[in-house]
Formats: sequence, C-alpha cells, structure tokens
Amino acid sequence: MPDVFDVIVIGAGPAGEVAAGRIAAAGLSVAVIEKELAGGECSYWACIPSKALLRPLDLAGEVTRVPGLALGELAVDKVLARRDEMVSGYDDAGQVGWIESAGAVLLRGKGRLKGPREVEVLPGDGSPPGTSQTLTARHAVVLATGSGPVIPPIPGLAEAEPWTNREATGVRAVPRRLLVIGGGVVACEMAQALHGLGAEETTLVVRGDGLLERVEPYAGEMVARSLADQGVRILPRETVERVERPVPGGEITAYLGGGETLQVDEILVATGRRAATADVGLSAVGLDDHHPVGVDDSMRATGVEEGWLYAIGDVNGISLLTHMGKYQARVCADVIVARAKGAPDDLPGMRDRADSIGSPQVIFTDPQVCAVGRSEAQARAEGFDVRTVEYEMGNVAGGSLMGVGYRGRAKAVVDERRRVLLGVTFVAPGASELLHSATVAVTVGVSLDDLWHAVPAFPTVSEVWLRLLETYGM
Ligand SMILES: Cc1cc2nc3c(=O)[nH]c(=O)nc-3n(C[C@H](O)[C@H](O)[C@H](O)COP(=O)(O)OP(=O)(O)OC[C@H]3O[C@@H](n4cnc5c(N)ncnc54)[C@H](O)[C@@H]3O)c2cc1C
Ligand SMILES: NC(=O)c1ccc[n+]([C@@H]2O[C@H](COP(=O)([O-])OP(=O)(O)OC[C@H]3O[C@@H](n4cnc5c(N)ncnc54)[C@H](O)[C@@H]3O)[C@@H](O)[C@H]2O)c1
Repeated sequence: MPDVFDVIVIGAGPAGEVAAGRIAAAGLSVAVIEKELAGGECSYWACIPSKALLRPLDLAGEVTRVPGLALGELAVDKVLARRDEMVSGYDDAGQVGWIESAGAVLLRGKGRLKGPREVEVLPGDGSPPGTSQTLTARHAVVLATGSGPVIPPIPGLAEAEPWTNREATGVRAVPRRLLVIGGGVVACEMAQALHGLGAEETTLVVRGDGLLERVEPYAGEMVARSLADQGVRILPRETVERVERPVPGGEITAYLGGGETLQVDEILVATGRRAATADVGLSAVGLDDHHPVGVDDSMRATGVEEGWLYAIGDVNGISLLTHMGKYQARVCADVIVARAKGAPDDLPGMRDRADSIGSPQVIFTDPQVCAVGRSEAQARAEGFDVRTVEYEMGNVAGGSLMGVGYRGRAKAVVDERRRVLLGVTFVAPGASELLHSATVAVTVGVSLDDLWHAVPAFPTVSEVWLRLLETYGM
C-alpha cells in the first residue's frame, strides 16, 4: 500500500465518495479513509432507511384518498424487511465496489490530520489506538466526516440511552409509547414513520412555537395539523426537564416543564446535528475543532496556509443535505484537479453558487414539504423588494384528480425589482417531484415573463405554476 497519494479524503459518506470518484476519474491517485461503513450516515441510518419506512405510509395516504381502492393491513415486518434491503443489510460491499471501480483506494480506519498534508490512519474507529499508518497528500486533503446527533444536557437523558436517528431508522420493535424531543425534520419524519408503524402514543415535545422552523411557517402548520389528525400529540413551547429510566431498557418517565409527567417506552432525540470535527486533528493544523470547518466557495478551508485542506458535506455546516454535500463534492473535486494540473480553477462549475441561493429540500411527511430558495422571512431580512403569492393546490384540476380531500398550498416569493423568483414552497402529498421545476426557475433566475411561456400540461398538479402567475397578476 503506497503512503503518498495525490489526494486523501477522510470519510466515505455521500460527499466523500463523490469527491473521491470524481478526482480519481480525472486521473489523480486518491485514498479514502472510512471508520464505519462506506456510504455514510445517509445510506444506512438517515435518508435511505427513513424514506424506506415512510414510503408505504405515503402510499397508504394516497390510497385512502382514491375511492374504489381498499387499503389492506400494513405488514410492519415486510416494511422493516424492505428497509433492511434498502440499507443492503448494513453491509457496504456495494459501496466499496463502487469506490474501487471509480479508481480510488479505500482504507478502513479512522483518519486524523497530523500536520500539513499529513493524515494518520488509526485502525478500527481509532479506539483503543493501535498501530497507525501515516499518509501524505501531494495536493489536497478533503475532510468529509459528516455530523452526529446532538444530545441536549437534560438530567437523566443520556443515562436513559435515548434513540437517535440510528435506532429510529434501524427500528426492529416499534415502541408503543414514543416521546420525540425536537420539532425539526428528523422529529417530523420519524414521528410520522414510527406512529404509522405502530407507535400509537407518539408525543412531540417542541420547544418553539411550531414545527419545521426553517421553512415557511404555513408548512410547519400543515404538517402539525396532519400529524395531529393522524393521532400524534404535539406539545409546542414545552421542554423535557428530567428523565428517569431506573431499569435499562425499561419504562422511561419524562418530567415536562409544564408539569406533565409522561411514561414512555423510548425517547427519540431529534434536536439537530453537530459537525464531526472533534478528534479529526483540526487543532494540529491550526483550526478550531469545536465548530464546522469554514470554507470559501471552492470548498477550501479558510485559515490554512497553502490552502491544501477542503471540507465538504455536513462537516462544513453549510447545508446538512446529501444532495448539497454531493454538489459541494463536485465543486471541490474539479477545483482540486484543476489546481493540481495548473489549469484554470475558476470555471463556472468550480464555485458553490447553489448554497447561497437556498438549497432545495424535501421533507417526506404527509403532506410533503418541498422548498427551494429563500423563504419570505429570509428574503425580507436580506432586504429584497418582496411580493408573495399563494395558491391552493387542491383547486387545480390535476390536484382534485389526486383524490378526495387532496389539499396543498404553494407559495412563491418574488423579487419585485427583477421580476424573478427568490423562493418557492409546495406543501402537498406527493409534491416532491414538482420541486425541481422550482429549483430550475429559482437557480437560473427565470423572469416571470419567460415563465409565463412554460405551459404546464393539463391536468397535472404542475398547473399550480400557472395559477401562481395568474394570482400574481399575469
Ligand atoms: C434521519 C435523517 C434523515 C435524513 N434524510 C435526508 C434526506 O432525505 N435527504 C437529504 O438530502 N438529507 C437527509 N439527511 C441528511 C444527510 O444524511 C446528511 O446531510 C448526509 O449524510 C451528509 O453526508 P456527508 O458525506 O457529509 O456525511 P456522512 O453521511 O455523515 O458521512 C460521513 C462519513 O465519514 C466517516 N467518518 C467520520 N469521521 C471519520 C474519521 N475520522 N475517519 C474516517 N471516517 C470518518 C463516517 O463514518 C461516515 O461514514 C438526513 C439525516 C438524518 C439524520
Ligand atoms: N428530508 C430531509 O431532507 C432530511 C430529513 C432529516 C434530516 N435532514 C437534515 O438533517 C439535519 C438534522 O435534522 P434535525 O431534525 O435533527 O435538526 P433540525 O435542525 O431540523 O431540528 C432540530 C429541532 O430541535 C429543536 N431543538 C434544538 N435543541 C433543542 C433542545 N435542547 N431541546 C429541545 N429542542 C431542541 C429545534 O428547535 C428544532 O426544532 C437537518 O438540518 C436536515 O437538513 C434532512
């Protein structure tokens, strides 16, 4: 095994894998270091298993809206088996095969920066330390170590061994009584999934006023209404003060700030994620290891002499989404290759533009929340001359054809000065595939006058585009 490579990537999650593959495809030698499973959090404990658990519930929602179809009983064991299939039985052979076929070398172990362009590879997950190998990068090191769940310092919580995304997405026995702490994306998706799979008494303790605080407020309200209609209890402006689990694996008592006491079988902590910067050796290269790694728009870490360090994906804290990590990986890979070859490193694809526009995101609840660009509040805070238009998606022919009681709401945030879209949100069942049309319009900055000529087919839900423009006054 050589110990000098052109580029060393630490972390083989979606961001690290894409960077390694693209750099190798350009002819540079690449080592990728992974301490757990190649494919990262997304493939085994996040995006893929959560969506596998949600998919049958989504479909069940669709079926109940269409007269003439009867919904059969949900076979939870088959849903979990499908989840296992989607995570390849927690075996990364397929991903390893992909990395190797892309021409990169995978090293199992924990990577840690040792000095400029130097990375120590510790066997296993690095604890207890064994014999290590030191690798040197000729051109660059890419940090793609992802993120981990934040466990709030609630007395008794850590001792009660709460679930994080790992236990929730990997569920084997669905708890009957579940307490979810948090009101963000993981809380909403996993409450929906686990309640649908049998967690009859699911309670969300939300410290803020409502759910999904980063998207348009109406989206959080629609999801809250839907979860409540399904039987999920939501407690806004509430906190968990103390937790007791006297018998490991036994019943948990949670004491809430408002005075209520809850007895539950499991607690899911969904209170955000922290960039995986601890113990990757950032202090050895003069960086702070308590915060996400700051980067410029070519994904190069700021404050590192000679600019050999890059950080992509969750670890830079810009946008905790797989597709954005992979986009950053493409930017970073192309820049590294160009700089290594002495070629121009400022071509249009070599700068991160998408993150500042507002990353597209789908929250896979029922209704789905699909958003891109700026929310109204963000646009106003940034000083744009904002006008918004909204439209009820159940009122377009394609919407009513989706089923009885189909409801949805679209909102467009318009920059009045330029007559372009700053942001679009769709909240409706099955709206995820509509989002990319909005992403194109917002990213390219299509003028409303041009958008008018993009005629949506009848009778599709896409006609909401036409209705939004008509509501705007066109
Ligand atoms: C429940 C849940 C559902 C989600 N659903 C979605 C979704 O539907 N769509 C979406 O876009 N995003 C979703 N996300 C977010 C998504 O999972 C992350 O944005 C994505 O995984 C980030 O990719 P990454 O490559 O940066 O990091 P990760 O996927 O975390 O991968 C990092 C890799 O680095 C390895 N590593 C860490 N430190 C070291 C080290 N020192 N040495 C060697 N290896 C190391 C880790 O073992 C891991 O394999 C979800 C997140 C959660 C929690
Ligand atoms: N479909 C998707 O794209 C998808 C799905 C899941 C997760 N993700 C990504 O993963 C990331 C993490 O998701 P998340 O839901 O963990 O984080 P989040 O930031 O979306 O939500 C965190 C929630 O926890 C609350 N909170 C924070 N600290 C708390 C405390 N001490 N006590 C009580 N409540 C507290 C916040 O008010 C918020 O409601 C998100 O940024 C998201 O982008 C994406």
